[in-house]
Amino acid sequence: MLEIISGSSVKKLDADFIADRGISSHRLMENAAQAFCGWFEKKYHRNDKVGIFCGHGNNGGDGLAIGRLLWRKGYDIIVFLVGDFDRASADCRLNRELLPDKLPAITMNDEDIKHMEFDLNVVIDAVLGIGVNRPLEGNILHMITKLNGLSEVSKVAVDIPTGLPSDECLKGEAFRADVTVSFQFPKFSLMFPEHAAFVGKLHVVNIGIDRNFLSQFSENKFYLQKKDVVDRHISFSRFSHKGDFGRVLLAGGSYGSMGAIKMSAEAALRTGSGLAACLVPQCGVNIIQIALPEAQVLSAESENNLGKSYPQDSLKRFDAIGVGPGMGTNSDAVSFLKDFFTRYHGPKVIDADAINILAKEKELLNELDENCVLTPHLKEFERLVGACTNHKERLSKSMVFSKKYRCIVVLKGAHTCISFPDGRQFFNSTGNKHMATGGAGDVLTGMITSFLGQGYSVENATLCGVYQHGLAGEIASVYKKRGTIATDIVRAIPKSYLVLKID
Ligand SMILES: NC(=O)C1=CN([C@@H]2O[C@H](COP(=O)(O)OP(=O)(O)OC[C@H]3O[C@@H](n4cnc5c(N)ncnc54)[C@H](OP(=O)(O)O)[C@@H]3O)[C@@H](O)[C@H]2O)[C@@H](O)CC1
Ligand SMILES: Nc1ncnc2c1ncn2[C@@H]1O[C@H](COP(=O)(O)OP(=O)(O)O)[C@@H](O)[C@H]1O
Ligand SMILES: [K+]
Repeated sequence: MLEIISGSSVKKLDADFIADRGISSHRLMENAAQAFCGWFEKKYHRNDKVGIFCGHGNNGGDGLAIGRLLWRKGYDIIVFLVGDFDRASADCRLNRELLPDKLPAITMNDEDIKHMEFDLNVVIDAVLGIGVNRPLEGNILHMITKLNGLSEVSKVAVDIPTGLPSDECLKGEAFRADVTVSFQFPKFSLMFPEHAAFVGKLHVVNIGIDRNFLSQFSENKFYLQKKDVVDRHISFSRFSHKGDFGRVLLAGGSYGSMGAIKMSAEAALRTGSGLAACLVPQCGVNIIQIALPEAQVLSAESENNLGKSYPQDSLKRFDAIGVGPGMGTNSDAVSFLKDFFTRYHGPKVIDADAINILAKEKELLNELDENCVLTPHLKEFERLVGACTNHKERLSKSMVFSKKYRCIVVLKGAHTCISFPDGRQFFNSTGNKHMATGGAGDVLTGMITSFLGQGYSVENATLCGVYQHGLAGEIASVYKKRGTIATDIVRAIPKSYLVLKID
């Protein structure tokens, strides 16, 4: 598992790694530059005009080494020196000396920054990395503002965009990258939605610091990747029957919001549930039967919302239950949820309006336990715990919430964060902006519920569900882009199994 380590620990990590392996800090920087170039060569053509903007710290040192390596490979490179090179770090100085004489390197003073016109296709930002310790000002600020204003230029940040603190929210300006290529592990602040416009796409390259070494610096934060989920899947035998794949119930829906529960149930079936049933108010019975013939339908007695009277005894038939999508929050829905919690103690996913009800009826929080997975989006989460000033606060409150109520909290969004009661937090690496579409969350509820029903542990069901939901979203949006809708994500679930090579 890939650890996310705070910027403040990285200096010690580097020093310890160098000492432990008996390599020089220059070698580690060379590894980083080579890893960056390996990625860069796959993306950019040698005809592109590439400007590399280098500061005087080790991030600048990376930039200088990248310039040398790309130049040797035939790229059209200009290096721009931005910063106080009299105070350059040792490795930055060494890499400056190693620049070939023929590679143009221009020292940028304030006048140059104001007046120079750049004729570039690609800008590589290696001005500042994780050593930033105050908001940008002076000529670095002017340089970054100017680079941000360039249009039709591809912008790539080395390790982290200049100006972004690695563990905190940004104050002031920062480089606005189209892609950030981060070394070894993503920096914590790259996970914050406030920083989306600065980070762009995120790519992590390996610079040779092995996992075992990183784990000594563990802060219980992990970046969830394919290799972390594949082994968590249960494999079923040739003789498996539908009972082995679990029976799940999706409870919710209300007049005008029946599609939510239909999408959850369909997602559960596509994820592999042997049987999926929907518990809906009367108005939903025909809708679900027609829209999803594979699902069974149970009806509450009430017409438009789930209420107190429903086939209570049937709950025990199910291996897992997802509750909340499209459910509404009126008094009937509240009494349903109260009754549901007293009757069903098996694994469950609590989503959408079920979360909104928990936010209003705080005594229900005491019903949560280690069998519960809560899947709030940012607004639902804040309804639950109160307004937060930034994402860092949300992340810390979701950890506190998970510990206090012993449940798993899935804080949804880009880089969905999964908090476990033991203090671990996983940040998802799959998914994209095209998943920001009505119903995408209902699909996730169906997927996690399905894995719970198939007998996965609550931890594995959640990690596999979140990762694979994002993967299905990526697959669904390859050609559909902005036109992607939630049912496209459902339809992409089978293909996500192919990508994971799980049958
Ligand atoms: N394992 C890894 O991850 C590896 C990491 N590596 C690389 O090292 C990078 C970190 O390097 P780093 O520590 O030298 O910091 P970096 O950001 O280059 O410069 C800091 C300098 O800037 C200054 N300064 C600070 N704020 C400022 C401001 N607002 N405006 C102006 N100046 C400001 C500050 O000095 P000050 O002015 O405070 O005295 C300091 O001198 C990392 O991101 C990665 O790219 C790889 O090479 C190898 C493996
Ligand atoms: N920009 C994004 N990048 C990655 N995943 C996203 C992004 N936007 C939304 N998602 C995912 O899509 C889902 C949206 O869920 P939610 O907000 O509950 O939608 P709804 O309430 O319409 O069902 C979440 O799983 C979230 O992680
Ligand atoms: K940078």
